[in-house]
Amino acid sequence: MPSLSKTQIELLKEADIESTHLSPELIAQIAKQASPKELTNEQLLEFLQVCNALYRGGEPFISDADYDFVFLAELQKRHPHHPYLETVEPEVVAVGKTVTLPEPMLSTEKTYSQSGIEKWLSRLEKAADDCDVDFSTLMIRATPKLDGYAAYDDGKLLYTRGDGRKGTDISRVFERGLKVGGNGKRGQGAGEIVVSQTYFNNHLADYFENSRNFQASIIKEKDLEQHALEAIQNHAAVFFPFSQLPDWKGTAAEVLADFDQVIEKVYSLVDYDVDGVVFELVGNEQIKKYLGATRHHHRWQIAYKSNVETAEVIVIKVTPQTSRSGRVNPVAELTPTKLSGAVISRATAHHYGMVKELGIGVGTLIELTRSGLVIPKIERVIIPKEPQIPEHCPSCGSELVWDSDYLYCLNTTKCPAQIENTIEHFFRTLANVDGFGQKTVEKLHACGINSVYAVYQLDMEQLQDMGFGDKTAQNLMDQLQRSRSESIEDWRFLGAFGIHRMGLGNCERLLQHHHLMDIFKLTVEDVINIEGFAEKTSAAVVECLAKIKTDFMQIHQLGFNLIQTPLIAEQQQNISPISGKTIVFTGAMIHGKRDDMSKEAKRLGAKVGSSVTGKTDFLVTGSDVGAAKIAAATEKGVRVISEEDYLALLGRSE
Ligand SMILES: NC(=O)c1ccc[n+]([C@@H]2O[C@H](COP(=O)([O-])OP(=O)(O)OC[C@H]3O[C@@H](n4cnc5c(N)ncnc54)[C@H](O)[C@@H]3O)[C@@H](O)[C@H]2O)c1
Ligand SMILES: [Zn+2]
Repeated sequence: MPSLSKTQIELLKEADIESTHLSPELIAQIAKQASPKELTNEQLLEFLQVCNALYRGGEPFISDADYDFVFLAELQKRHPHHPYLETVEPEVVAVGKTVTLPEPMLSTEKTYSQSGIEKWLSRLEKAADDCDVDFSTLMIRATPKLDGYAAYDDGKLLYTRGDGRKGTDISRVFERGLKVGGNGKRGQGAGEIVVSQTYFNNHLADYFENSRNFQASIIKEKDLEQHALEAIQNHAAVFFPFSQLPDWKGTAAEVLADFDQVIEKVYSLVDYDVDGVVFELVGNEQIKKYLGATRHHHRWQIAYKSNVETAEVIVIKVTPQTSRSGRVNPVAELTPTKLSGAVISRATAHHYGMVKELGIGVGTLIELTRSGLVIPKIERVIIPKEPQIPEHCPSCGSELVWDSDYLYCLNTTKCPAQIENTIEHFFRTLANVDGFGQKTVEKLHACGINSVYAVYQLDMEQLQDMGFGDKTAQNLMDQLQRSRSESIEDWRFLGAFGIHRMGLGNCERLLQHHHLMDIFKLTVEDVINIEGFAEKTSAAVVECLAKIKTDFMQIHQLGFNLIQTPLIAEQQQNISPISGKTIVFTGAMIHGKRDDMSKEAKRLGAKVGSSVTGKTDFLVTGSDVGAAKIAAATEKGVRVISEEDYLALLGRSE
């Protein structure tokens, strides 16, 4: 792997990635080893940002597979809800005016399997049911997923996707003669700047490394390269609005009936680079609105990417692993095999029922697939062998028992694996601290620490006695402190306890209906009444809440800085007085950290600015604010209020 080229270093400067702590040498080294495990969270994030900037600039430094399957996957593993995963990866910063997009341009949800599409369709079906619409009549549109440069045309300006909310005005490309694909009309919203494959191969391949490289060059401010200009004049490069794309349409049943053919057909509809198929619900605005969007994608749309790789691999052995719930999962150790950009040496089988039924053991030949951000999967067994089934828990030695397809260790209070995984899960879900990874937790447990609460009781001296170095011990103490002082959503806190059937989504849903401190009083009926909780889940939730109540209260009393989820019922009654307003905080606040106040204001629907402009509604002043600052704000017509006034406005005065 060569080190960064001169253009790549230029690109990083252009993309304003000057804050990076990674030197070009280090970047090259990380890319070469493709092993993110050693990176700190900060380095991992910076490396992703660097790769993204280079990719958007047309000079990718690592393959998409390495980006998706190695580095992004690592971030997802460490912090499943990291903001980087929940927003649109920013495009290369084009020179031009930054402008707010007429409507947010989101990325797409991605799946690499037919079953991913099936799951998406059943979510649509549920939404249709909820809206009293006959699902079988709904139409699904499939279009080629263009691998170009995303942009938005509102008829007057052309914007880059930017960070999905603010883009850059690149209308100059129309002044240079770029045409619109399809019906040729301006103002048709989102689309991509693309170039004909045939034309690229015949006329441009000698001058540009790839089409992405070429597309990025079109939007650059500097004078267009002669060949790029010709491509535009020959209408080989165009801006293609997605609404204008040739498509395939059918019902959900039709999508699934002939899935492979639909994919193949849609891929061949255009002569542009295509890296998947986008499926979307069309013709029913009510359901689309009902489904809505995350910060990252619309729920009524999904992209199917088919760069799945498969390999035939021999199983060396099947290793049992006890999870925090006591379920014992089979992990197949494999002869190391390169797949989708990474060397794979293990894969999980679904459960021991599958191991038994399919015959997975020493020497079994399996077909392995690796796709998207997901971990490698055993697709099928080609040559079965004697299955390897454990009788005792690998961690504590207790006898295992079957419950339908699963094997369980029932030694919940003493099994080291269950205890360690529970502690690890807690800190991983809080997602605001580092340091409590597997190794540390193992060591703590070996020294007698057997609960999250016990971790919080630790002091410096104990840690040092356990053999942690001064620096590590201090860091662990700091991290524990930080986990309590940094603000965190109450649903995330609840999720950290790992209640059966209570993923983060369900935790949030539950707390939208009941305050955190009230949930232990809920009956099964109360939970069933919440949309999205079926009978079985509700019963399990109530049962598990009762089980964790004592632990929960004990830990909660340590004093975490929880952000309360607003109750839907209350929200409907009173719209927040600052909703839609722009607020700037200045000076030192008495009642909380400024950062926490900003978070709260945003949650109540306000925009938080960093400096006063003509659009600011309120300047909230803490102590030590200069008179000149206040006068300047007043002059702009901004209402200047004290911290006390502000809290009173929110109805929270003391
Ligand atoms: N190699 C690298 O270093 C590197 C770095 C960063 C990102 N990447 C790649 O980029 C991906 C993320 O980029 P992304 O967020 O732009 O996602 P994406 O490009 O995979 O897909 C989302 C976009 O597809 C576009 N699109 C194209 N055809 C469409 C159609 N027919 N209908 C609707 N939308 C359509 C839209 O603009 C949408 O925003 C990563 O998963 C990775 O594969 C690679
Ligand atoms: Zn056990």
